[in-house]
Amino acid sequence: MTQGVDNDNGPSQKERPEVRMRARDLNLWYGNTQALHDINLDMYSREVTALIGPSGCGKSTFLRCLNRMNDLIPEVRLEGRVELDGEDIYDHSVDVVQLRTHVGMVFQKPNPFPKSIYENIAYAPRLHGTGTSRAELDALVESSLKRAGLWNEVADRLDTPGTELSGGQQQRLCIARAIAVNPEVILMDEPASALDPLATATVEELIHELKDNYTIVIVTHNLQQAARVAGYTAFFHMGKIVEFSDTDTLFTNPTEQRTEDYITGRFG
Ligand SMILES: Nc1ncnc2c1ncn2[C@@H]1O[C@H](COP(=O)(O)OP(=O)(O)OP(=O)(O)O)[C@@H](O)[C@H]1O
Repeated sequence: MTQGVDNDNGPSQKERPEVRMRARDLNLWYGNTQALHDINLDMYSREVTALIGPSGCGKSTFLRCLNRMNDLIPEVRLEGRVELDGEDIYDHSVDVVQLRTHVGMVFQKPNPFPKSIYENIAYAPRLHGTGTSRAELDALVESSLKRAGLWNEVADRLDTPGTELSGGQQQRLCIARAIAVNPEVILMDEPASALDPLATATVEELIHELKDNYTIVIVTHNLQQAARVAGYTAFFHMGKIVEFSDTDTLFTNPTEQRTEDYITGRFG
């Protein structure tokens, strides 16, 4: 079940899960410096895919390609395709704001809006017209907070500022905010690295539960975390994918020497 960089073996046809997002021959430059080289990666529906690799190898750059966050960085140039359900998200007809409702993002540092817990959830659905009446919004706030495992902790204080929650609660609030617009894919850039071990465990459990309904792509420095939460793992090195396979195979029986060196702590 291992996919090297130059082939497309992947999981066998019989057990191949449904592909939700796909990168094809993706290259990216910051000015004259190439940060991604010929990236080919399938990201499966209802699975967690972890992106691992040493600092500066291009994990976050690749993650940002998946909902066009790199568009915001000057001097970025990109070649190749990124598909969501077979459609190229870089096609000129794509509405980027709309795209980001399909492909949501959770960042390393929890970044709730400086608004109430309720408004953190209700803001985007109201903006996109998916919840208009107060009753609809109330129901959406409740279901999103429940899915993010936060409802029981905040149900009686929805009017307090999101920024007054603990770090772990803030991160779950940000996950609830991402869920509220009903995305198919959730991107997570080291979502637990700013959290203490207990809050990290709660967020990891949540990721595990969310996988039943979403496609999740997570950047993590924490190899144990990748092993715990991800069904599939891609190892990046120097802007390339060295190896991609199901997580068990990648950690126990990697094909590439560089993967083995990294997971056994010989570099990175
Ligand atoms: N905004 C930017 N402008 C110019 N170069 C950038 C920018 N962001 C990242 N880079 C460069 O692109 C390369 C990949 O960086 P990236 O942040 O994607 O790596 P990473 O694997 O996520 O690293 P880390 O694990 O340290 O977060 C690095 O050489 C980095 O210096």
